[in-house]
Amino acid sequence: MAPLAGAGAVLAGAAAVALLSAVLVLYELPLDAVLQRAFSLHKAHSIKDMENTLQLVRNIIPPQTSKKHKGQDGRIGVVGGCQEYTGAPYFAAISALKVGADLSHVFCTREAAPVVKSYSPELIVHPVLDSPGAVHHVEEWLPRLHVLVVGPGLGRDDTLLENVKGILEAAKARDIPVVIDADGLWLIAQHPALLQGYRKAVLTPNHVEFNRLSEAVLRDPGDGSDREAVQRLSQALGNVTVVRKGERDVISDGEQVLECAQEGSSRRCGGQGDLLSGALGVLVHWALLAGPEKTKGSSPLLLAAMGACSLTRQCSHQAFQKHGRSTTTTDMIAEVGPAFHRLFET
Ligand SMILES: NC(=O)C1=CN([C@@H]2O[C@H](COP(=O)(O)OP(=O)(O)OC[C@H]3O[C@@H](n4cnc5c(N)ncnc54)[C@H](OP(=O)(O)O)[C@@H]3O)[C@@H](O)[C@H]2O)[C@@H](O)CC1
Ligand SMILES: Nc1ncnc2c1ncn2[C@@H]1O[C@H](COP(=O)(O)OP(=O)(O)OP(=O)(O)O)[C@@H](O)[C@H]1O
Ligand SMILES: [Mg+2]
Repeated sequence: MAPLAGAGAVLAGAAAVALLSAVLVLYELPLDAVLQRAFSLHKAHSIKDMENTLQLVRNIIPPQTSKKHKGQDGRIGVVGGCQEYTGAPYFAAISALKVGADLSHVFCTREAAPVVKSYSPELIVHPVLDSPGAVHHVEEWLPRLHVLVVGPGLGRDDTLLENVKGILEAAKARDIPVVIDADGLWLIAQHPALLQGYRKAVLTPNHVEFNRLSEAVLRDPGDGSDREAVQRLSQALGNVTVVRKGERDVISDGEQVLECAQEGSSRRCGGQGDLLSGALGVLVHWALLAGPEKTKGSSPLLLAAMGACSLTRQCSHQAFQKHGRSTTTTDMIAEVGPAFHRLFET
């Protein structure tokens, strides 16, 4: 079936090109030139969009003054970390701090906690996620948190996922923004209703996670462009913001579609998505706090997403220039400060 469908697509494509060529011959235009112009126009357009959006991202960054107290620039909670995966919640939580949050909490399983703590004295670590009182414990902290990042290193244990369902319901009840990544997206693919219509949610799927979500949420994921696919998923989820990571990151709130093509690197080591989700947590808080004067009518979550994607890719680019093939996510985290300065403060 698949080869036949593939052959059909090739024939249809060839027929379309032949038809276009015939029309162009009539008007004496070379096909190559027309296609090249169409693609470079699209490229130039999206680069301009990206620059305009980055200008708005600069607007949402809170000024650093001596009048603020600890916590004002962001108290972020990361829900994730189990026996197998301790790096992912660490990467997300430390990235949030390095971007500029004041406090970063990790809610993980009992076994993961001492490991995550030992990576960094800067993180506040709660060994609660596999306990019967997990939801209650996190709920007690929610009034003191600005954003939850749910999923890095969570794993797929049923008991943990059940607890995370309760945590998500509690966050929604308090109107707390949530960034959902990794195994958090696995949970949403099983229970899309959990986030249906929650406008303070951002999903950050990679290629595989995006396909899984689309299969689960859309009866017919279709075969349109990446942009259409992301927009359709967002719409089907009730305008939840979706960030599809990849060679270019595609971002949509169901109404607008943006692309981030910031130069990154060809290094694909694990953990880069975790950096992105932690950075996004902080930027979501800042964007929602900034208000319409600063965001000039743009969706705060789209701005936050564009900021986090650009920053992650810039970190990757800078780290790769120094370390080449041996670049790891730890090297990228060391670049968060300089990359942020370069993108948003110069
Ligand atoms: N240091 C740590 O603690 C880290 C922990 N992490 C944590 O791991 C957990 C599982 O997360 P995950 O992303 O590994 O997902 P999962 O569904 O098992 O997919 C894996 C398979 O999917 C494929 N694949 C992936 N991307 C693709 C692409 N772009 N294009 C095409 N294929 C692609 C690829 O398949 P393959 O190439 O082997 O066929 C790959 O093997 C989660 O909790 C996460 O947070 C990570 O954050 C990393 C750092
Ligand atoms: N082919 C690519 N070319 C350039 N950048 C890419 C490419 N694929 C992903 N990225 C970038 O890498 C970062 C992480 O995306 P990726 O798809 O690796 O996430 P992930 O699989 O969730 O990562 P993690 O290993 O943390 O789970 C994003 O900033 C994304 O823009
Ligand atoms: Mg990931």
